Amino acid sequence: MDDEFVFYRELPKVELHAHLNGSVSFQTMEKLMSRKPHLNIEHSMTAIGKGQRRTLDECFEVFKVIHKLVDTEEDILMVSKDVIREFAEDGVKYLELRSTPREEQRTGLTKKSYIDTIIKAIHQCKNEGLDIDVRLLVAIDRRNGMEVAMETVKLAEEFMLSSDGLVVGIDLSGDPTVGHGKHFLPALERAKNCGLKLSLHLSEVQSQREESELLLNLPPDRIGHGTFLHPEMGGSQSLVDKVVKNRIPLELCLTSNIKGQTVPMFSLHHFKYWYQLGHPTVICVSLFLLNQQCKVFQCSIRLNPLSFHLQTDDKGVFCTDLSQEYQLVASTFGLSQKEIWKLSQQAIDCIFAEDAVKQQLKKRWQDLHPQVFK
Ligand SMILES: CNc1ncnc2c1ncn2[C@@H]1O[C@H](COP(=O)(O)O)[C@@H](O)[C@H]1O
Ligand SMILES: [Zn+2]
Repeated sequence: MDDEFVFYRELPKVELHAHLNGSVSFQTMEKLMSRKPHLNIEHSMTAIGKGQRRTLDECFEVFKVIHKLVDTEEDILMVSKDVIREFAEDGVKYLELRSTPREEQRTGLTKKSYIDTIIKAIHQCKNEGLDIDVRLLVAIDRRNGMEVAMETVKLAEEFMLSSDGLVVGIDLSGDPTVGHGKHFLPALERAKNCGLKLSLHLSEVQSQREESELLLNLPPDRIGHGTFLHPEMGGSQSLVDKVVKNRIPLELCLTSNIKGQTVPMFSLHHFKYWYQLGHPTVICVSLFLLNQQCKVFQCSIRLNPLSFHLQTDDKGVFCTDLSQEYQLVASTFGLSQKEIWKLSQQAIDCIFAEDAVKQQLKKRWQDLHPQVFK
């Protein structure tokens, strides 16, 4: 194994944007497919391989296929435990999973038992001694409308009170071209008022400017993607100002955006824009094109100490892991290992768990530093 590979694996990491059913690995898919051979589902229907891309619409079709494979408590337990184990093996020390509770009449699955089962998996992993702290965000799928959104928030509220700090927040996700965010405001406001944290997919596609303007007034505690917030991408300065004023962290998922074709190439990823808002530091940027050619050019980049963090989104569907995402950013934007360390450490301040957990994680990072930079 080369030193680079070892560095990124050993780098302690925080993962805050991981959709459970988008994070199912090839190996776990294999087990699910053998449980349900009659569905005739193949790997090409559940994952987007190296060098491949899909429209965002096609990505959402992929999730429908995966949902067919994961429709019993037994499936959810296995998937959750495998995903947690895989993140732990990848060096993730703190993980916030997110998932949309579903009910399946055929298998007797209810939304409550769906969440209960994920919580059971988190406990079992803890009892196995896995070195990872896992929390859960309950997701609202935009496609299901405002009434379901309100139900979801009420359910999350119950779990927040009964799960001993495991359920920490709400995610708003699903096909961004469906529905308008204004319909979800009452549910999101309720969530916020009862103490649930909010992570909202915002401006993932163009034409959501008005919606983002509205939802940023909540304000959310974190933003997923935010690809089209800034003026160069058809957003606006007023959107950027709101994000900066409220110091709202962005969760950035590079591979997801490239494979889902909302960003044409890594070098044009909005990572760069948000980086440019910080301290003045000129560094060298290398640009990876999708056909794996590599070009190098100079670019003025200023470090931003607070606003964004690298995440996987759907590590199974997009065939990536968090170590790869860090490595990708380092190679695309020319960041040193020290800067990468800082990036992973800064993510601790954006977690939704209580302050005591942040302090523990900061101590872990301190303790692990000599081992990673040996
Ligand atoms: C690619 N960008 C994305 N944008 C918006 N929502 C996404 C997403 N990727 C995943 N999801 C949301 O997560 C669900 C799958 O996991 P769960 O069944 O909830 O665990 C998808 O159905 C979608 O609602
Ligand atoms: Zn997402």
